[in-house]
Amino acid sequence: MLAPAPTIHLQSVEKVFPNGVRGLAPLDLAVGQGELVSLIGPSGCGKSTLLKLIANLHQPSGGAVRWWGEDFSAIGREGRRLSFVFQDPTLMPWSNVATNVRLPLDLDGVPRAQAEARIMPALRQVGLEHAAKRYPAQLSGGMRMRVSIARALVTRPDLLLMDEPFGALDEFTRNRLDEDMARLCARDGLTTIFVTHSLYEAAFLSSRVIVMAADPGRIHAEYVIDPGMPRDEAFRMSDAFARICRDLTALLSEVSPRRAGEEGL
Ligand SMILES: Nc1ncnc2c1ncn2[C@@H]1O[C@H](COP(=O)(O)OP(=O)(O)OP(=O)(O)O)[C@@H](O)[C@H]1O
Repeated sequence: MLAPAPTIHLQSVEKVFPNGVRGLAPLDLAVGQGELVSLIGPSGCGKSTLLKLIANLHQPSGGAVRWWGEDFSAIGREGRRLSFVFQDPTLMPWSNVATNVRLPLDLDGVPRAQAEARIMPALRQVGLEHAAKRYPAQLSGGMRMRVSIARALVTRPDLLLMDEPFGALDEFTRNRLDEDMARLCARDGLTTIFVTHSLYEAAFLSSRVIVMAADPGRIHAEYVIDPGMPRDEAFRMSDAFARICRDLTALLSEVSPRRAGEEGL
């Protein structure tokens, strides 16, 4: 029997922008069902460009992206849904939490009763069922990000793309959200690709970390982490976590711009 196609498969994908900037050199990457893959690397190494290619928000200049072994027209079919979470939660300030979460279902033309029935389960997944009637201005930054995640989950995605979603949050809130994300992804087997500037966040969340280098953007190394490790506070304090962080620090130092000849401050 043939092995199932990876959820995402990039084959010799490169990106040259219209102004001639080479965002990504040709690279290959396959992400399998249920993986939580983080992209880390110095500023400008092409993390967001890679994520946008996977989201079909950018078109490759060369090579091909396949979603579940097919082209982008497969997206939206049963078992092939994709959701994007950005750093800015971009909530509608004039609508309450429930209406904000319902938005993608409204845009998809899901009948109102059916859509309403999916709001509370999505809010429950992010621990916000008590806040359905509140307005964005009445929420903390962490709560607004949880609403944004609930809005991504309400479509029941098969692939979640997250671009530095917790980068603007304080460390305590970020750690809590990381723990929730890890639990959610493990429980639902949700395939996730996660861009972060924090190696600690990548170490905590991921089953695989892709370390990227700049000029031009490319994959420098891949680091696999046992997905079976419980991602909780105890893991954060463990020797295993410290070792993973040390290894990732070493890999990042190999691609640090100063190593490549840049002057410090
Ligand atoms: N629309 C665009 N037009 C031209 N160049 C672009 C465009 N978008 C990105 N780039 C360039 O492509 C390269 C990769 O950018 P990208 O934003 O993907 O990097 P990044 O790793 O996500 O950076 P950061 O960590 O700072 O967010 C950079 O040199 C950037 O200046």
